[in-house]
Amino acid sequence: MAQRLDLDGKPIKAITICMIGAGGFIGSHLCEKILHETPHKILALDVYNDKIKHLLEPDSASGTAPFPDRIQFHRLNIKHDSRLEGLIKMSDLTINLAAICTPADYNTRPLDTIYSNFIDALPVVKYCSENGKRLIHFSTCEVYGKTIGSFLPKDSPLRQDPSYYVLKEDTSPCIFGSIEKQRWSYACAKQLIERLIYAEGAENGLEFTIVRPFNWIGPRMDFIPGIDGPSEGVPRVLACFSNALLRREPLKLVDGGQSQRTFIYIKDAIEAVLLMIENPARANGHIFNVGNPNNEVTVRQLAEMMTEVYAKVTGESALEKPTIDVSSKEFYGEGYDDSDKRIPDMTIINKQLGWNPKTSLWDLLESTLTYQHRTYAEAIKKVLAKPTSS
Ligand SMILES: NC(=O)c1ccc[n+]([C@@H]2O[C@H](COP(=O)([O-])OP(=O)(O)OC[C@H]3O[C@@H](n4cnc5c(N)ncnc54)[C@H](O)[C@@H]3O)[C@@H](O)[C@H]2O)c1
Ligand SMILES: O=c1ccn([C@@H]2O[C@H](COP(=O)(O)OP(=O)(O)O[C@H]3OC[C@](O)(CO)[C@H]3O)[C@@H](O)[C@H]2O)c(=O)[nH]1
Repeated sequence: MAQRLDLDGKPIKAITICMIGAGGFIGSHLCEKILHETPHKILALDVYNDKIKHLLEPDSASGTAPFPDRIQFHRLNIKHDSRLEGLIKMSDLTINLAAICTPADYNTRPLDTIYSNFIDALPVVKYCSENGKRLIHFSTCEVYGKTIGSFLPKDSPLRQDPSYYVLKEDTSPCIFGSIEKQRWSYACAKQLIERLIYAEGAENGLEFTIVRPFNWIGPRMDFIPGIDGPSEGVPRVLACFSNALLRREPLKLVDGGQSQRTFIYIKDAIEAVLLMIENPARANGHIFNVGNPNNEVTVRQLAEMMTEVYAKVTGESALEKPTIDVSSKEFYGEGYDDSDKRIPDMTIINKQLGWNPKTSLWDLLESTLTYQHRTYAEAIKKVLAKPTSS
């Protein structure tokens, strides 16, 4: 492999990375990227490893594991495992991805959500700080909550002014709903761990980077209920809509599908994370939005686009009634609330790392839905063909 240079032209040394939550959606893509394009080693920690099995196990043709000396999987739960500190000590950098991060859990399992996103992350921060190890911590765009603009009258012209809705790391406030809106349990826990990490940096010199992902989507995200996840489970919107398309059921639009999101292709976002890993002098001490401001849609528009793309990649006709409206209470239960709009400001990441997203929403949906169809269509057909017990 040719010598890799950082953004300042200096050679990049091979490091060992302790990746917590490596078996999840983002972790699996980050492991692939690091193993294929860098010399770094990974200590991959997670409770599950299904999404990274292809990187760990011998392939049938050669009989050897693809990266035998570069990735080591440790099946552990960071809530209660004494191996955690030792693994952090063995590494140059820790990346913490572990979290409960599906909105259906925030208001229905608020305690688990708060413990997972705050309490369980505490020892990771402490071990990094005490042992002088660098930390890249995954937070969320949800720490911004609602936009200032959402509190303006519906017909106010100020709603069109970007200063009322574009989300900036160093100036936008974090606006959550009341305590009984338990949706915000996740955002609030993420905000507090960000503040703790920031304080460890300020008071104890912890070298940290905080990542705020803005709806990263792509292959291997979440699960398809009843196929590789619980039948009653509610994943994030990409998997909910994919599941409906695969089953030829209408896509459910929560509260009219009026909320807006910007979606970014996972492969674009992973490029940004690799730049953070390999450019510590430019990334340390920063909080980075990572999103694609050009890919904004309402959830209704997302449903329409996914329906169109799915018909194109499968050759199947679209349903006559492709969407149905459901109330958030019916879909998520009591205590749900929503972010109205999420457009990331890209000034800081652009200045520090020179990074920009590339892939349009149409293109990313085309490759992702091709993957979903190839991976799940047969399994769904079998499930649907089984007679249901009455
Ligand atoms: N995907 C996104 O768009 C997005 C957006 C905002 C924030 N994030 C943040 O990025 C991180 C990763 O998200 P993701 O989409 O890959 O989610 P994911 O659920 O696919 O991955 C999280 C992984 O962490 C593991 N994990 C959870 N608790 C653990 C524990 N106690 N011990 C060991 N492993 C544990 C899970 O098994 C899972 O494999 C999360 O912190 C999430 O809050 C993601
Ligand atoms: O079947 C469905 C599912 C969802 N919706 C609506 O879509 C919007 C987006 O929902 P989702 O992708 O599940 O999650 P959020 O964007 O609200 O939150 C995530 O953002 C980042 C992260 O931190 C981690 O991924 C997480 O909290 C939303 O408006 C749903 O109501 C739908 O209409 N139909």
